[in-house]
Amino acid sequence: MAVYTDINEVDLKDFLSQYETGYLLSFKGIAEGVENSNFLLHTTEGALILTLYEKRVEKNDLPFFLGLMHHLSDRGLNCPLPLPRKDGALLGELSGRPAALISFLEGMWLRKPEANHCRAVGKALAQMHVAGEGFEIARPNALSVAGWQELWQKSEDRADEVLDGLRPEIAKELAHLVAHWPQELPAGVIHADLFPDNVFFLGDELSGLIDFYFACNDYLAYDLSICLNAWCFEKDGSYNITKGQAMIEGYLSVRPLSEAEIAAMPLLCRGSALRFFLTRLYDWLTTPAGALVVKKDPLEYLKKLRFHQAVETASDYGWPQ
Ligand SMILES: Nc1ncnc2c1ncn2[C@@H]1O[C@H](COP(=O)(O)OP(=O)(O)O)[C@@H](O)[C@H]1O
Ligand SMILES: N[C@@H](CCOP(=O)(O)O)C(=O)O
Repeated sequence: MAVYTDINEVDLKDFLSQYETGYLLSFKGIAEGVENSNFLLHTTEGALILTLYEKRVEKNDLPFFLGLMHHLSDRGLNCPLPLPRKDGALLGELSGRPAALISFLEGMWLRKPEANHCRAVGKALAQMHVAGEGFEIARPNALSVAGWQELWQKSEDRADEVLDGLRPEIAKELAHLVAHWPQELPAGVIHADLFPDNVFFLGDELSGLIDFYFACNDYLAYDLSICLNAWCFEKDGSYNITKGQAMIEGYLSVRPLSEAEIAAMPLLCRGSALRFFLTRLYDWLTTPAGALVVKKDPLEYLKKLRFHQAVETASDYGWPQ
């Protein structure tokens, strides 16, 4: 459960008095998510999400995230919208944290996605990339190569506590990625965390994307590599090429990829696997026992990383020949 900061009814009612939201009927912490504290509110005007921004979210980045949701929604992408306060601000403060009220998006995330869902996600990702064009604020990816090196420096001394031999293995991989990371690929606004829990479906129809709090400017193909990692592996660690093919086809139905992007895909997949391995490893080693959050297993991403190390061309992911 991700509720790092508690709220009480008195402070919440005071916070809500700054909005045109009707009266509070009930609220409860949401038992999902990793980064922020989220609450589901019921008001006389309907359901709302209250988000309190926590440790990994920089307050200076909030205008990017909140503005991006408006930009994407204005261009037809289904995503939640931050509600303005009576004074027009999108951001307030509650229990000492920056806080926003976000519109409620109908739908559920899928515990067992199939290939048709992967196709829909590929398509929605490409639609997001197209819709992101023209967004006037830029945010470099804090979790690209330099960010990985910083995270690794904070974890490497204790890495072998998680698995024997992890320290040299990851050091070698990081050095490889630093030396070979692509220098010039088509870039734009990426979601950067489009995992199954951030995509809602109503039945088999994709109803929207949530959680833009890692969004940033980076290579568009890197975002696709994140989705291949997050959606196309089975629980036993095997890559499901049918899902990969469907996701790639869905993406290509909206936005073509250049030869350079396709050739870079194995390396991009290695990078995105390492990125999630490193944040998970850091959280694994530093989250205090008893914290109200479900820690995610870094070794799941080590297995994925090892798979990508053996991949030679994008056809191994299901790329059309
Ligand atoms: N706009 C929304 N509409 C409906 N549910 C939401 C919305 N935003 C968040 N949630 C719920 O809160 C959970 C955690 O949200 P998320 O943004 O993924 O948190 P975190 O940033 O902490 O990872 C989601 O899995 C979902 O159940
Ligand atoms: N998707 C990341 C963790 C971030 O969690 P989210 O709830 O913000 O999607 C991972 O799986 O490591």
